[in-house]
Amino acid sequence: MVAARRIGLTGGIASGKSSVGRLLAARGLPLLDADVYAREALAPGSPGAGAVLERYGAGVRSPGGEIDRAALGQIVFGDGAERRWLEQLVHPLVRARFAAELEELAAEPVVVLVVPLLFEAGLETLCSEVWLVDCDETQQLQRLMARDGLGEADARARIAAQWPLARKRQLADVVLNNRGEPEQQAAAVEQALSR
Ligand SMILES: CC(C)(COP(=O)(O)OP(=O)(O)OC[C@H]1O[C@@H](n2cnc3c(N)ncnc32)[C@H](O)[C@@H]1O)[C@@H](O)C(=O)NCCC(=O)NCCS
Ligand SMILES: Nc1ncnc2c1ncn2[C@@H]1O[C@H](COP(=O)(O)OP(=O)(O)OP(=O)(O)O)[C@@H](O)[C@H]1O
Repeated sequence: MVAARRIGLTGGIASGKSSVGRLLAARGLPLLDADVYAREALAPGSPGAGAVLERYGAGVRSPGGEIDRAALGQIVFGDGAERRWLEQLVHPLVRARFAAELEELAAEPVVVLVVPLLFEAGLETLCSEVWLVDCDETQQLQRLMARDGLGEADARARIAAQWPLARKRQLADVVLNNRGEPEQQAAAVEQALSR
Protein backbone atom coordinates (compact mmCIF):
# COMPACT_ATOMS: atom_id res chain seq x y z
CA MET A 1 0.00 0.00 0.00
CA VAL A 2 1.50 3.32 -1.05
CA ALA A 3 0.25 6.87 -1.59
CA ALA A 4 -1.97 7.13 -4.65
CA ARG A 5 0.04 9.96 -6.15
CA ARG A 6 3.86 9.71 -5.89
CA ILE A 7 5.39 12.62 -7.75
CA GLY A 8 9.00 12.04 -8.80
CA LEU A 9 10.59 15.51 -8.97
CA THR A 10 13.79 15.43 -10.99
CA GLY A 11 15.86 17.68 -13.22
CA GLY A 12 19.50 18.26 -13.93
CA ILE A 13 21.94 19.46 -11.31
CA ALA A 14 21.02 23.08 -10.43
CA SER A 15 17.99 23.12 -12.74
CA GLY A 16 15.79 24.14 -9.82
CA LYS A 17 14.43 21.00 -8.12
CA SER A 18 14.95 22.35 -4.59
CA SER A 19 13.21 25.61 -5.51
CA VAL A 20 10.16 23.70 -6.79
CA GLY A 21 10.40 21.30 -3.83
CA ARG A 22 10.10 24.23 -1.43
CA LEU A 23 6.91 25.37 -3.22
CA LEU A 24 5.39 21.89 -2.83
CA ALA A 25 6.44 21.65 0.83
CA ALA A 26 4.86 25.07 1.42
CA ARG A 27 1.55 23.56 0.21
CA GLY A 28 1.88 20.97 2.98
CA LEU A 29 2.92 18.05 0.75
CA PRO A 30 5.35 15.53 2.30
CA LEU A 31 8.75 15.71 0.60
CA LEU A 32 11.28 12.85 0.48
CA ASP A 33 14.72 14.10 -0.63
CA ALA A 34 17.28 11.69 -2.11
CA ASP A 35 20.17 14.06 -1.43
CA VAL A 36 19.31 14.03 2.28
CA TYR A 37 19.33 10.20 2.35
CA ALA A 38 22.56 10.09 0.31
CA ARG A 39 24.13 12.50 2.82
CA GLU A 40 22.92 10.34 5.75
CA ALA A 41 24.51 7.30 4.09
CA LEU A 42 27.91 8.98 4.52
CA ALA A 43 27.27 10.57 7.92
CA PRO A 44 30.15 10.57 10.43
CA GLY A 45 30.51 7.08 11.93
CA SER A 46 28.20 5.43 9.38
CA PRO A 47 29.26 2.19 7.61
CA GLY A 48 29.20 4.16 4.33
CA ALA A 49 31.61 6.75 5.70
CA GLY A 50 33.84 3.91 6.93
CA ALA A 51 33.93 2.32 3.49
CA VAL A 52 34.75 5.64 1.81
CA LEU A 53 37.53 6.48 4.30
CA GLU A 54 38.95 2.99 3.89
CA ARG A 55 38.97 3.31 0.10
CA TYR A 56 40.29 6.87 -0.25
CA GLY A 57 42.09 7.47 3.04
CA ALA A 58 43.30 10.79 4.34
CA GLY A 59 42.59 12.53 1.03
CA VAL A 60 38.84 12.57 1.83
CA ARG A 61 39.06 12.87 5.62
CA SER A 62 38.38 16.35 7.03
CA PRO A 63 40.19 17.53 10.20
CA GLY A 64 37.25 16.40 12.36
CA GLY A 65 37.59 12.88 10.93
CA GLU A 66 34.39 12.95 8.87
CA ILE A 67 34.14 12.84 5.06
CA ASP A 68 35.39 15.89 3.15
CA ARG A 69 32.53 15.94 0.60
CA ALA A 70 34.23 18.42 -1.73
CA ALA A 71 37.36 16.20 -1.88
CA LEU A 72 35.22 13.10 -2.49
CA GLY A 73 33.32 15.01 -5.19
CA GLN A 74 36.59 15.86 -6.92
CA ILE A 75 37.44 12.13 -7.08
CA VAL A 76 34.09 10.75 -8.20
CA PHE A 77 33.13 13.47 -10.69
CA GLY A 78 36.52 13.04 -12.35
CA ASP A 79 36.42 9.24 -12.63
CA GLY A 80 33.39 7.23 -13.78
CA ALA A 81 34.59 4.01 -12.14
CA GLU A 82 34.95 5.71 -8.76
CA ARG A 83 31.55 7.41 -9.15
CA ARG A 84 29.98 4.00 -9.88
CA TRP A 85 31.70 2.53 -6.80
CA LEU A 86 30.23 5.29 -4.62
CA GLU A 87 26.79 4.91 -6.23
CA GLN A 88 26.69 1.14 -5.61
CA LEU A 89 27.44 1.93 -1.96
CA VAL A 90 24.93 4.76 -1.53
CA HIS A 91 22.02 4.12 -3.93
CA PRO A 92 20.77 0.94 -2.21
CA LEU A 93 20.61 2.89 1.08
CA VAL A 94 18.71 5.72 -0.64
CA ARG A 95 16.27 3.25 -2.22
CA ALA A 96 15.70 1.54 1.16
CA ARG A 97 14.98 4.87 2.84
CA PHE A 98 12.45 5.78 0.12
CA ALA A 99 10.71 2.41 0.54
CA ALA A 100 10.51 2.81 4.32
CA GLU A 101 9.29 6.42 4.14
CA LEU A 102 6.69 5.60 1.46
CA GLU A 103 5.32 2.87 3.71
CA GLU A 104 5.05 5.40 6.56
CA LEU A 105 3.21 7.80 4.24
CA ALA A 106 0.92 5.20 2.61
CA ALA A 107 -2.21 7.04 3.75
CA GLU A 108 -1.11 10.35 2.19
CA PRO A 109 -2.92 11.24 -1.06
CA VAL A 110 0.21 12.86 -2.52
CA VAL A 111 3.92 12.34 -1.73
CA VAL A 112 6.84 14.10 -3.49
CA LEU A 113 10.15 12.32 -4.09
CA VAL A 114 12.97 14.78 -4.97
CA VAL A 115 15.54 12.72 -6.86
CA PRO A 116 18.31 14.20 -9.00
CA LEU A 117 19.18 10.80 -10.48
CA LEU A 118 15.61 9.52 -10.76
CA PHE A 119 16.06 8.13 -14.27
CA GLU A 120 19.76 7.28 -13.95
CA ALA A 121 19.12 5.23 -10.78
CA GLY A 122 15.90 3.64 -12.10
CA LEU A 123 13.85 5.19 -9.30
CA GLU A 124 10.99 6.22 -11.59
CA THR A 125 9.52 2.82 -10.68
CA LEU A 126 8.69 4.27 -7.23
CA CYS A 127 6.64 7.08 -8.81
CA SER A 128 3.15 7.37 -10.30
CA GLU A 129 4.30 10.40 -12.36
CA VAL A 130 7.56 12.20 -13.10
CA TRP A 131 8.00 15.98 -13.16
CA LEU A 132 11.13 17.48 -14.76
CA VAL A 133 12.39 20.90 -13.65
CA ASP A 134 13.85 22.12 -16.91
CA CYS A 135 16.13 24.93 -18.05
CA ASP A 136 18.75 25.55 -20.74
CA GLU A 137 22.08 23.76 -20.33
CA THR A 138 23.86 27.15 -20.21
CA GLN A 139 21.60 28.30 -17.35
CA GLN A 140 22.31 25.03 -15.53
CA LEU A 141 26.07 25.66 -15.83
CA GLN A 142 25.84 29.28 -14.70
CA ARG A 143 23.52 28.50 -11.77
CA LEU A 144 25.70 25.62 -10.61
CA MET A 145 28.91 27.67 -10.79
CA ALA A 146 27.25 30.57 -8.94
CA ARG A 147 25.59 28.44 -6.25
CA ASP A 148 28.50 26.07 -5.47
CA GLY A 149 31.40 28.37 -6.35
CA LEU A 150 32.67 25.80 -8.83
CA GLY A 151 34.98 26.54 -11.76
CA GLU A 152 33.59 25.79 -15.22
CA ALA A 153 35.51 22.50 -15.58
CA ASP A 154 34.24 21.15 -12.24
CA ALA A 155 30.68 22.28 -13.00
CA ARG A 156 30.77 20.63 -16.43
CA ALA A 157 32.12 17.40 -14.87
CA ARG A 158 29.13 17.27 -12.52
CA ILE A 159 26.66 17.99 -15.33
CA ALA A 160 28.34 15.32 -17.50
CA ALA A 161 27.77 12.75 -14.73
CA GLN A 162 24.00 12.93 -15.35
CA TRP A 163 21.83 12.26 -18.38
CA PRO A 164 21.33 15.46 -20.40
CA LEU A 165 18.11 17.41 -19.85
CA ALA A 166 17.27 16.85 -23.55
CA ARG A 167 16.99 13.11 -22.83
CA LYS A 168 14.96 13.55 -19.65
CA ARG A 169 12.49 15.91 -21.39
CA GLN A 170 11.29 12.96 -23.49
CA LEU A 171 10.73 10.76 -20.43
CA ALA A 172 8.93 13.12 -18.03
CA ASP A 173 5.11 13.36 -17.68
CA VAL A 174 5.34 17.05 -16.74
CA VAL A 175 8.06 19.52 -17.77
CA LEU A 176 8.26 22.61 -15.55
CA ASN A 177 9.98 25.36 -17.50
CA ASN A 178 12.38 26.99 -15.07
CA ARG A 179 14.09 29.29 -17.59
CA GLY A 180 12.27 32.39 -16.43
CA GLU A 181 12.01 34.18 -13.11
CA PRO A 182 11.71 31.90 -10.04
CA GLU A 183 8.38 33.52 -9.20
CA GLN A 184 6.85 32.00 -12.36
CA GLN A 185 7.23 28.52 -10.88
CA ALA A 186 4.26 28.78 -8.51
CA ALA A 187 1.68 28.97 -11.32
CA ALA A 188 3.27 26.07 -13.22
CA VAL A 189 3.34 23.94 -10.04
CA GLU A 190 -0.35 24.63 -9.32
CA GLN A 191 -1.23 23.65 -12.88
CA ALA A 192 0.78 20.42 -12.65
CA LEU A 193 -0.81 19.55 -9.29
CA SER A 194 -4.30 19.87 -10.73
CA ARG A 195 -3.58 17.65 -13.78
C1 LIG B 1 29.90 13.12 -4.42
C2 LIG B 1 29.25 13.77 -3.22
C3 LIG B 1 29.92 13.34 -1.92
C4 LIG B 1 29.38 15.30 -3.35
O1 LIG B 1 28.71 15.88 -2.25
P1 LIG B 1 28.26 17.45 -2.33
O2 LIG B 1 27.81 17.80 -0.95
O3 LIG B 1 29.32 18.24 -3.02
O4 LIG B 1 27.01 17.46 -3.33
P2 LIG B 1 25.51 16.96 -3.00
O5 LIG B 1 25.53 15.62 -2.39
O6 LIG B 1 24.74 18.06 -2.31
O7 LIG B 1 24.93 16.77 -4.48
C5 LIG B 1 24.68 17.96 -5.24
C6 LIG B 1 24.15 17.48 -6.56
O8 LIG B 1 25.16 16.73 -7.25
C7 LIG B 1 24.51 15.82 -8.12
N1 LIG B 1 25.00 14.46 -7.87
C8 LIG B 1 25.22 13.88 -6.66
N2 LIG B 1 25.65 12.61 -6.82
C9 LIG B 1 25.71 12.39 -8.16
C10 LIG B 1 26.05 11.27 -8.97
N3 LIG B 1 26.43 10.11 -8.41
N4 LIG B 1 25.98 11.39 -10.32
C11 LIG B 1 25.57 12.56 -10.88
N5 LIG B 1 25.22 13.65 -10.18
C12 LIG B 1 25.30 13.57 -8.82
C13 LIG B 1 23.01 15.90 -7.85
O9 LIG B 1 22.39 16.76 -8.79
C14 LIG B 1 22.98 16.53 -6.46
O10 LIG B 1 21.76 17.21 -6.26
C15 LIG B 1 27.73 13.41 -3.15
O11 LIG B 1 27.08 14.05 -4.20
C16 LIG B 1 27.48 11.92 -3.21
O12 LIG B 1 27.62 11.21 -2.24
N6 LIG B 1 27.05 11.41 -4.42
C17 LIG B 1 26.86 9.97 -4.59
C18 LIG B 1 25.46 9.55 -4.15
C19 LIG B 1 24.44 9.99 -5.19
O13 LIG B 1 24.43 9.45 -6.29
N7 LIG B 1 23.57 10.99 -4.82
C20 LIG B 1 22.47 11.43 -5.70
C21 LIG B 1 21.17 10.86 -5.12
S1 LIG B 1 19.98 10.59 -6.37
N1 LIG C 1 14.32 30.38 -12.31
C1 LIG C 1 15.53 30.63 -11.77
N2 LIG C 1 16.22 31.72 -12.15
C2 LIG C 1 17.44 31.97 -11.63
N3 LIG C 1 18.08 31.19 -10.70
C3 LIG C 1 17.39 30.09 -10.30
C4 LIG C 1 16.11 29.74 -10.79
N4 LIG C 1 15.71 28.58 -10.18
C5 LIG C 1 16.71 28.24 -9.33
N5 LIG C 1 17.72 29.14 -9.39
C6 LIG C 1 18.98 29.12 -8.65
O1 LIG C 1 19.81 28.15 -9.27
C7 LIG C 1 20.51 27.38 -8.28
C8 LIG C 1 20.10 25.92 -8.40
O2 LIG C 1 18.74 25.80 -7.98
P1 LIG C 1 18.36 24.56 -7.03
O3 LIG C 1 19.31 24.46 -5.88
O4 LIG C 1 16.89 24.62 -6.73
O5 LIG C 1 18.67 23.37 -8.06
P2 LIG C 1 18.60 21.81 -7.76
O6 LIG C 1 18.01 21.19 -8.99
O7 LIG C 1 17.96 21.55 -6.45
O8 LIG C 1 20.14 21.45 -7.67
P3 LIG C 1 20.80 20.04 -7.17
O9 LIG C 1 20.65 19.06 -8.29
O10 LIG C 1 22.22 20.40 -6.90
O11 LIG C 1 20.03 19.67 -5.93
C9 LIG C 1 20.14 27.96 -6.92
O12 LIG C 1 21.13 28.89 -6.54
C10 LIG C 1 18.82 28.67 -7.19
O13 LIG C 1 18.65 29.80 -6.34
